[in-house]
Amino acid sequence: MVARVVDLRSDTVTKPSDAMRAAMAAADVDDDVLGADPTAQSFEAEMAATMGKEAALFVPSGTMSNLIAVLVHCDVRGSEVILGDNSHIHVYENGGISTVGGVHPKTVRNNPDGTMDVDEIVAAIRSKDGALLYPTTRLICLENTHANCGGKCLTVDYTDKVGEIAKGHGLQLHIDGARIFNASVALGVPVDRLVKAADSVSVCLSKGLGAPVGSILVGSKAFIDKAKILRKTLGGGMRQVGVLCAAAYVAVRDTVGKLADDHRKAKVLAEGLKKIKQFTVDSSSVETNMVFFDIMDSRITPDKLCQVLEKRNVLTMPASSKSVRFVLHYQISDSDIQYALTCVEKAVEEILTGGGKLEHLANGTTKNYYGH
Ligand SMILES: Cc1ncc(COP(=O)(O)O)c(C=O)c1O
Ligand SMILES: C[C@@H](O)[C@H](N)C(=O)O
Repeated sequence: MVARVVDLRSDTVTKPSDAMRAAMAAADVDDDVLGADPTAQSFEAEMAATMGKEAALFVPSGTMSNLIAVLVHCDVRGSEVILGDNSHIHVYENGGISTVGGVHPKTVRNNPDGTMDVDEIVAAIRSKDGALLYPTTRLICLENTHANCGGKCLTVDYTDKVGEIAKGHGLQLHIDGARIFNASVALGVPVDRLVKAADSVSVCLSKGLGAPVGSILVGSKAFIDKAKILRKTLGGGMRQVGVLCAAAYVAVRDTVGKLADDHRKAKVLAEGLKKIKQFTVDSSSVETNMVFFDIMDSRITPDKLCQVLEKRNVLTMPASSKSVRFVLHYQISDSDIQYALTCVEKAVEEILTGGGKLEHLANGTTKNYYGH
C-alpha cells in the first residue's frame, strides 16, 4: 500500500502524466544544436503563435529563460534593469543577471498585489544626463502571476501602462510569466493580450502546466536569434530535445483547462485554514493557485509546522519566518485538501500540547526555508 502524500510545496512538483510519457517515447527527434529538432521546432512555433510573438525558444529552466532575456536586452556593459524587490529574478535566481551577466539591478518596492508603483518605476529610470556616473536603464521586468506576493495577477491595463512607460523611455519590457497562464485564466484575458506590451516573456511549462522540464521564451525573431546563441553560451543547447517538447506540448494542450480548478481548490483550502484560530488567512486575496497564511501563535513556527506535517505526508514550505505557503496543482484532489486540513489541525494540536519537536539539521538550520 503506497502511503498517501499530499505535496503542496509548489506547482513545480507535478509529475508527467501518462500522456506526456507516451508523447516523450514517441517523439520525432533530431540534434537541435546541429539543426532543428522537428518536435522542438513545431512546439516553439506553436507557443510563439499562442503568446502572440514572432518566435520562441525552448529553455531548460525558468531561471535560465529569465537570465537569457535580461542578458539579450542588456547586452551593453553598464546596463541596469528595473525590477521588483520581491521578484523571483531578484530573490531566487542567485543574482545571475549580475554575477553572470554584469547587469545592475535597480529594485523598486513590490506592492502586496505584485505591482510596482508606476511613478516609482519612472523615478527609477536613469537620466541620460548622468551617463558619466550612473548605469544606463535598458529594461523593466514584471512578474505575472507574482509568486512572492501570493500568486497575484497583474492586470492587462497595468501591464500596458508599464509597456507605455518602457516604450516612452526607449526601454524594453520583459515579463517573468512563469505562471502567466494562471493569470490569463484568473483574469479571463487571452494570454497573448495579457503580454501584448512585452518585448519578451518567459513561460514555465514545468509548473502548474505539469511538464517535467522546461520553459519557453518568446519575443521578436531578432530577440530569439540572440537568445538562441546565449542559451548555447550558458550550456542550454540541447540535442534530441523533442523528447521534452513533446511532453510540454501535451502539458499546454491538457492542463491549461485545469488551472481554474486549481484556483478553486486554493480558495477551498484557504477557507479551511481560516477556521484554525492560530492562523491568519486573507482568503479574498487568493487569486490563483497559492495560499499564504500567517501563524499568530509563537509556539508554532513555520519550520515546526512543516516538519510535523511532513510526518503525516503533507509537504509544504515556510514562506517567511512567520508564514507558510501552500501551492495547488492539478495533481491535488479535493480529498487531498480535506486530508491536508485535517493534518494541519492535528499538527497544531500536537505542537501546542508539546508533541511537536523541531528537529534541527546537523548544521543547525531547518529545512526548505525560502527566506526573504
Ligand atoms: C515566478 C518564477 N519565476 C521563475 C522561476 C524559475 O523557474 P525554474 O525553477 O524552472 O528555474 C520560478 C520558480 O521556479 C518562479 O516561481
Ligand atoms: C521557490 C521558487 O523558486 C519556485 N519557483 C516555487 O515557486 O516553488
